[in-house]
Amino acid sequence: MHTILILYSCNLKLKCFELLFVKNTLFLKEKRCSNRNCVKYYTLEDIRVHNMSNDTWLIIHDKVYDITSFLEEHPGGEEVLLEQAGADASESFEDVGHSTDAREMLEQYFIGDLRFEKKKKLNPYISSLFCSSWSIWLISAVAAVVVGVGYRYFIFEHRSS
Ligand code: HEM
Repeated sequence: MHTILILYSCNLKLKCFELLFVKNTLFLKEKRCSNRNCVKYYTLEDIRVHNMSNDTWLIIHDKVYDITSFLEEHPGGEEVLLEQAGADASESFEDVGHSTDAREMLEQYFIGDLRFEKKKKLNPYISSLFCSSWSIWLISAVAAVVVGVGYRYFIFEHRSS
């Protein structure tokens, strides 16, 4: 019984850390800066509109590239690139089996990282409920009482029948 409660409490704490981690690392970031270099984050919406031959962006492995100036130089032709313009081209890029040289070329067109968006908004009440330590203990205590009473009731019923 005690073990179940500990596991339950740990699970709640993990959920809490998970929520905080996701909130702080993946979502809502505009820029990531180190040594004066800032990396911009773009949403799928931002990227989608850059789908023309005079303005071509691609996503490859969660990184965003502005390949407008590369279209005419691409050994595989510009058509294949334009088909992927404004979208995630990771799969097609890998399907071709590009060389190491091709992968290194990517760097010069890098403009930022893909910004992960919240699939649905977390209810702030629920997230604050699960993320405050006193509520974790309160929920655990109530659960312990309910399970304890239920267990005693079950044993009592079992003995009397
Ligand atoms: C900005 C991203 C890209 C770069 C820097 C790039 C670079 C290159 C390079 C350097 C080559 C010559 C072969 C090699 O070294 O691997 C090549 C070939 C090719 N690429 Fe790309 N590529 C990019 C994106 C794509 C995408 C998204 C597609 C697919 C839709 C694609 C399709 C091809 C094809 C079909 C060839 C010809 C392969 C062959 O003739 O064997 N490339 N690319």
